[in-house]
Amino acid sequence: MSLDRGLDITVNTTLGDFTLEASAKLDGPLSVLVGPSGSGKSTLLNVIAGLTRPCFGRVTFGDEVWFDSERNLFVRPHLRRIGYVFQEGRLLPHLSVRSNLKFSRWFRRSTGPGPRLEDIVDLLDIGHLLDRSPRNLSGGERQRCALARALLATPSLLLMDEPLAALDEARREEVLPYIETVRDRYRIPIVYVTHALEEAERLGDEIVSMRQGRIEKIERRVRSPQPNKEPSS
Ligand SMILES: Nc1ncnc2c1ncn2[C@@H]1O[C@H](COP(=O)(O)OP(=O)(O)OP(=O)(O)O)[C@@H](O)[C@H]1O
Repeated sequence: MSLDRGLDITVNTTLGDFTLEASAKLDGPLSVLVGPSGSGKSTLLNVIAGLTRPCFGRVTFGDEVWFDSERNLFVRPHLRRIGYVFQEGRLLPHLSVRSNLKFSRWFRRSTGPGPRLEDIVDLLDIGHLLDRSPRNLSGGERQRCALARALLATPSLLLMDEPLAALDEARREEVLPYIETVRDRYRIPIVYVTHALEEAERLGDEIVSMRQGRIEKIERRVRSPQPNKEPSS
């Protein structure tokens, strides 16, 4: 199953000694970027997000052109309607979880109604965490709240940069089913960066292997339906 909103990327950019020269069509719904440290995964994610402006090339998402060097066209990050989940969650520490979630809705760019706060809270089982400070959450709880915050901004595309890398095995196992539920229930394309091959194989509809700033191969996968994979907390 592929989405009608795919990413089409042909870019060349240099950061210091590093050159990213990447060309790919990502149809998802969940595309995983894998590769050794320094291969350019986060740089490619930043190019998609508009946080790095490439020297040359073109980036499109569905029928939207986000970057075209020939036309000197560059859509700024906040206009791309992208949700971002980072390794550390990056919730605002001086606000409660509830305020973090409400704050995120304020930045919505979609004209439609968007998901209801209660539905996202239920989906990610974070109702009991709403009045807490992000400082008092476990790593897994923090990432579930960060995912909720990203979804509430009604993104067209979700970028996840090593969201489980800072968690131990048990916490990773706690969060993975929620990511699977979001992948399967919300038809938002996701580009997901990880070092962990088993995570890539469990989550990915396509696995994009990077090495030295290039995309070596894209492997499309057919995921077999897994019984009892709803989150269990
Ligand atoms: N702003 C910058 N200036 C100079 N070099 C940079 C800049 N940003 C990234 N790099 C270099 O680009 C290369 C690719 O970095 P990137 O973070 O994209 O790799 P990665 O595959 O995500 O690595 P990791 O898995 O360790 O996070 C690295 O050598 C990095 O040092």
